[in-house]
Amino acid sequence: MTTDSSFVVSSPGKVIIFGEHSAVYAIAAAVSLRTYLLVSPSSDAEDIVLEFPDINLTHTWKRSSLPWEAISKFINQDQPQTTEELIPEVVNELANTLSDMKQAIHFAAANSFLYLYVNLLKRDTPGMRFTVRSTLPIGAGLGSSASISVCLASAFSIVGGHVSAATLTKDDLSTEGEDSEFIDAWSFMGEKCIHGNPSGIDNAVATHGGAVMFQRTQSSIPSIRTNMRNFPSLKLLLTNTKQPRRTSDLVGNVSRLSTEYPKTTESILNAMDHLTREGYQLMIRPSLDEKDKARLRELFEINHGLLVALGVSHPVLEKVRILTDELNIGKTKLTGAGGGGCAITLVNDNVEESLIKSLIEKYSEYGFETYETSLGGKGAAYLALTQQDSVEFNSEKFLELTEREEIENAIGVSCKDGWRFW
Ligand SMILES: Nc1ncnc2c1ncn2[C@@H]1O[C@H](COP(=O)(O)OP(=O)(O)OP(=O)(O)O)[C@@H](O)[C@H]1O
Ligand SMILES: C[C@@](O)(CCO)CC(=O)[O-]
Ligand SMILES: [Mg+2]
Repeated sequence: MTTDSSFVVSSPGKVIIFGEHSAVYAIAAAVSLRTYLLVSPSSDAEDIVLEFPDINLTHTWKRSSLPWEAISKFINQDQPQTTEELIPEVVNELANTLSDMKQAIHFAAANSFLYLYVNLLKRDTPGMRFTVRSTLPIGAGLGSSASISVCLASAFSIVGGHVSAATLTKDDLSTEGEDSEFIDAWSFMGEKCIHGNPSGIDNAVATHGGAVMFQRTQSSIPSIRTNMRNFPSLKLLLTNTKQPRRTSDLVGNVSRLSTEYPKTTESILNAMDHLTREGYQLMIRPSLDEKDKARLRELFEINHGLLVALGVSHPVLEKVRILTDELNIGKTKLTGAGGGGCAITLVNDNVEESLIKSLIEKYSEYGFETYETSLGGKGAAYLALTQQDSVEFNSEKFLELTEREEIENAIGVSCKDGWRFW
């Protein structure tokens, strides 16, 4: 890959259906909201330019200012190897170049960027411009951190020559080859930079797309992913409370509970594993009748209750749950790490559209937003830009787009031909 050509990579967010914070099992599906990363030449080949307007962060590093010498003995630049934990020496060296990132969300994103950059690219790689736009809400439970990590890992892997540009069309079934495993593994390292101790489910879905039953194993053994090809088409309402929170804080709090009340916390996590497996057994049926859906709704209710017990709900999430209960619209659980962000409601059969409309009106009184999204779509994707495309679609134009529709119409995976998948 030459560094004077431009390209875009993209990856979806996810919704966890069952088992967030789980010790072992969780089920998640890709959503149609996605992150897009445009890689274009930098005006000065010395400059590595990061543009993350979703979090108001722009930064330029001189290539020579990165601590290549100091980290060289800790990493293998010819054949990058992921590690169980982030390499502390590399993290420490990079922290020096991040000292002007005062906000935690800036530090997390830039740290993930640099950690992947120095592992996957070399000192002599000409500087480029990396411009990210997401149609996902950031820090709201829909896997924005994994989605950006997959974009960065796949872009750096292409430029570094570690993977080939994707070739599958949207109608091909994914082959889940070495390249997508490489991207998945490195995006997991990016997730670790953003939230410490991730399970890997978010980056797995953001890389491979579709829907999975995910089984976390002991850290040295790879997790087990079971694709759910017949993922049922469920009527789900996705509501963003807009209450900000950080996954790292919530995950940290659950691990504190595990230390302070080991048996109690373990029992809650075990219960969550059992219910996730019960949900899985229901969801893999060839078709779901009303009774099955009623059971899934009950499992939503139990799952949310267990998450409340783990201390990861929030009064605004309870408001969403209470409103859907009061109007008898369906059963609601938080999704993602909780503490704010999004909730999903599994809607009862035969609910009148007018009732849903009145719920959404009520939501807007509280400042909540609902999303329309389909589940189980494609994972990581690649779009080569021709010379002509690059003139029509450069980073300035990318940065000017404001609404989700504008981004999707200009570049969207489901709107523009030419996208390829791994
Ligand atoms: N488009 C983006 N641009 C820049 N940084 C981003 C972007 N998307 C995610 N991030 C980084 O990821 C962080 C949010 O990750 P976090 O794990 O807290 O939430 P989430 O991934 O949206 O939700 P969840 O982990 O519960 O699914 C942001 O603070 C930022 O550091
Ligand atoms: C809270 C959590 O279960 C999901 C965050 O989307 C953490 C993880 O599995 O990485
Ligand atoms: Mg996250």
